[in-house]
Amino acid sequence: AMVVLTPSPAMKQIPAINLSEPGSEALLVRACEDLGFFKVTEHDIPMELIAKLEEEALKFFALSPAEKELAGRANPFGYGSKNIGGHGDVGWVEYLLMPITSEPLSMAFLMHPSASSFRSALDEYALAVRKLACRVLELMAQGLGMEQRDAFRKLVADEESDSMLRLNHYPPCPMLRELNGFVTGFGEHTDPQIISVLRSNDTAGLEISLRDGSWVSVLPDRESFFINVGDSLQVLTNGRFRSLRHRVLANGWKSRVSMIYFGGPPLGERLAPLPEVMAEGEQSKYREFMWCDYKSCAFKTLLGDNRLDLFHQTSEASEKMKKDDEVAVNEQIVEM
Ligand SMILES: C=C1C[C@]23C[C@@]1(O)CC[C@H]2[C@@]12CC[C@H](O)[C@@](C)(C(=O)O1)[C@H]2[C@@H]3C(=O)O
Ligand SMILES: O=C(O)CCC(=O)C(=O)O
Ligand SMILES: [Fe+2]
Repeated sequence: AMVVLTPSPAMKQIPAINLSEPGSEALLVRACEDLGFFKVTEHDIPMELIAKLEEEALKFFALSPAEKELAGRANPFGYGSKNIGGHGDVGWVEYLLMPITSEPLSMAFLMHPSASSFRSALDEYALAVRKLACRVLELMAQGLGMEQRDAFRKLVADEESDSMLRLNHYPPCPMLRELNGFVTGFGEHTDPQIISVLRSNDTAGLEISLRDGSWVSVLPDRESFFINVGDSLQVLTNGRFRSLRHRVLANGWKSRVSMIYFGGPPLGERLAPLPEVMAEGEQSKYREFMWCDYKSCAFKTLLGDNRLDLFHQTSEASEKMKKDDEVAVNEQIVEM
C-alpha cells in the first residue's frame, strides 16, 4: 500500500548565512542550537562545478537498471533503488552512495573510460564540498569561543576521515498525479556523521523537524548549500548543537536530484563531549565511543530509529551516580 502524504507548511526563514560576512560564526552557532540546520549562500563553489555533477548524475540515473547495477548494489556503497539500508526501509528514491577519502574515487565502475567525466565531476565536487564543510566547522568552533579552532574541522580534514557522497534521484511518481499527493522519498532520520552538506535542484521535497516535533518544508535553492548537524556533532557539543531530523517527500511531476556530502571522523576516532564546550560542572551526556562502533551500530538500525539513545550515559549509570550521591549525603549525616 502506498501512503499518500501532504507536504508540511514551508518555513520561509531558514537561517541563511553568508560565510564571508563578519559575525557569521555567531549566526551559525545560533542556527545549530535552535534547528541544527541552516543554508550557506556565499560559498565560493562555482556553479559550473555543481551543474556539471548534476548533469552527470542525471545521465547516470537515466541509464538502464542493468547498467546502473554495474555500480554494485548498495551495501552500503553502490547503486540502490527504493531500498535504503539493509533492514527493510523503502522510499521513492534511487541513489548512488560512494566513500570519500583523500584519494580520488576508485569504485570499479568509475574506472571505466566511459565514466571518466562522471568521475572527474565527482572528484572535483567532493574536494570543494569537503573544503566548505571544513570552513563551516572552523567557524562553528570560533563561534563557540573554543581555543582549539580546528577541534571539529580536523576530524573531517583528516586523511583518514570517513566521509561519503550520496546522489539521490526522486523520479516523479506517476500514480500521484491524479491524487495530487506526495509519497515518502526518504523517510525521517538523523545523519550519523558530524556534518552533512546538501545541494539539490529546484524541486522541493526536503522537510525538517522543529524542536516541538512539527515538520516544515524547506524551499529549494539550487544556488545554496544546506548544512545540517549530524549525531556526532551533537555528541561533541554535549547536546548543545542539535542533530537534525529530516525527510524527503517525492511528488508526481518533477524529479528531485540532491547530492549530499557526509563528513565523518576517522574510523578509529574516539568521540565524547569536548570539555571546552561544556560549562563548569556540566555533566557529559554521552559516553565515549569509537566512530567505527557508532557507525556499525547505526547501520544495524532502521532509518527512523534514534541512534544516539544507545550512547546516552545509561540510565543504569545515572542511577548509580544518584545512589552514590545519596550514600555521600547519608555519610555526612552520620559524621555530623
Ligand atoms: C537504514 C539505514 C540507511 C543508513 C544506514 C541505516 O541503517 C541507518 C542510517 C542511514 C544513513 C542516513 C544518512 C546517510 O544517508 C547514510 C549513508 C548514513 O550514513 O546513515 C544512510 C545509511 C545508508 O543509506 O546506508
Ligand atoms: O535527498 C535529500 O534531499 C536528502 C536525503 C537525505 O537526507 C540523506 O540522504 O541522508
Ligand atoms: Fe539525511
